[in-house]
Amino acid sequence: MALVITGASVLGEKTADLYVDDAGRLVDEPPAGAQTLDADGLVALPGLVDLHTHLREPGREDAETILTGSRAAAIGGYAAVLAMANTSPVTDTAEAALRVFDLGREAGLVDVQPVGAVTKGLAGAELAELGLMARSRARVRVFSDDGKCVHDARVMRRALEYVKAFGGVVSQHAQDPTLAGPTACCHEGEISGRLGLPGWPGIAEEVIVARDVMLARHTASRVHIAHVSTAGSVEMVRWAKAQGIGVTAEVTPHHLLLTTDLLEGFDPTYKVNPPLRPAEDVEALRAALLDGTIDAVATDHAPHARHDKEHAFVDAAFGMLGLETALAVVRTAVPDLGWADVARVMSANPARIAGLAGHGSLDVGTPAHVVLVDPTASVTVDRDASVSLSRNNPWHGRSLTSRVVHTVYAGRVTVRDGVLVAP
Ligand SMILES: NC(=O)N[C@@H](CC(=O)O)C(=O)O
Ligand SMILES: [Zn+2]
Ligand SMILES: [Zn+2]
Repeated sequence: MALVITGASVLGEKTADLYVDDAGRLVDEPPAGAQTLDADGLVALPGLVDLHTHLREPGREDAETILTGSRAAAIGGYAAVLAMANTSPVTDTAEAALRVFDLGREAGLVDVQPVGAVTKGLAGAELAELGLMARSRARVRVFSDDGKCVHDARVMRRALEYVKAFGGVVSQHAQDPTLAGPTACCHEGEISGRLGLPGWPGIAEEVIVARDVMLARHTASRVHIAHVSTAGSVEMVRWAKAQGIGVTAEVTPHHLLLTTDLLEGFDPTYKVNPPLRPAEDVEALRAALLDGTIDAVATDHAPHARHDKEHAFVDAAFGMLGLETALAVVRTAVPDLGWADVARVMSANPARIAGLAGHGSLDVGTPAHVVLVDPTASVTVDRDASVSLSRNNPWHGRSLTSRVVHTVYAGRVTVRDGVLVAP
């Protein structure tokens, strides 16, 4: 059904109606027999693209499924999500990638683009079927062992060489396991010392970022740094970009707003990988997002069942929800980021990094993926209002600026007035 979106300010600038034809594409003439979507006073942005989502299917459907995660994405204003490979079984074959891709199609709320594992079983030793995943119908372009670091430099080098053949990219979870081992559970510093929690120092991230930008230079390939969390990593990425090295980086909403002192209460909701850092790091991440050193905001939406999260801090699972709140958190954390910049870091850049065609712009002729945002709303987050299956929501009770009102995916309204339209 054709659609006219009326009255929105496009990228926060001039007000214009947006026209969508029967085929779900943006067109420049009002289509006949169109439905109307009232967007008076709202800001229109291209549908958001998340480079880093954990959907937990297959294997942990008690925490999230491709359908429930797609719902959370639509509510958050997303039109595409990249589904991380650390499922059970791992997405390390073309067959596994196709299963995720097809379940995403069935859910029909966002494009679910599988991320392929770099190594078989995320074990860090043998490369997975990168080429077969890339050439499959799922067209995998992003490869990651996320949750684990590709620690072996030789394996990382080979992966970077391999993905060049099809314009792929390796997304690295930068955590040197010899500097931040399996028990490391919060930022190493004054607070971890006082609370007696094993620390995860910033240097464990920075040495991998430094190594990998050099490997990207050596191989003339592309590396993407997942969830950058320290000022030192930012410095390294800035330097590498100035050298013309093929590096891109993402930051999560939570690393833009939350700091390590939240751990004083030992609440495992705030346990995440990489850990929440001190205010100086948060400041550096905001500045890097504003100046373009950091290319993208990615949620690292990491749903966990209660029985995995509700433990003593050291034993609880790492990760927090993010899809439904990402845009509002970014607006709240970095109010200087204009709407065109939000579109760049949450849609255009992630689409480009992931090689996702048809996403990232509001150009005529592209599929109509549009999010309509109330720029002035102030919303108090209620974790029980979430459509995710999990409740590990670090924003519960917080007030955030701006609200996703409607989401349009391929010309179809998936969220209207903040409420999911079936399925
Ligand atoms: N971010 C997290 O704390 N957890 C992620 C893994 C990851 O992104 O490293 C997860 O899969 O739960
Ligand atoms: Zn990770
Ligand atoms: Zn992750």
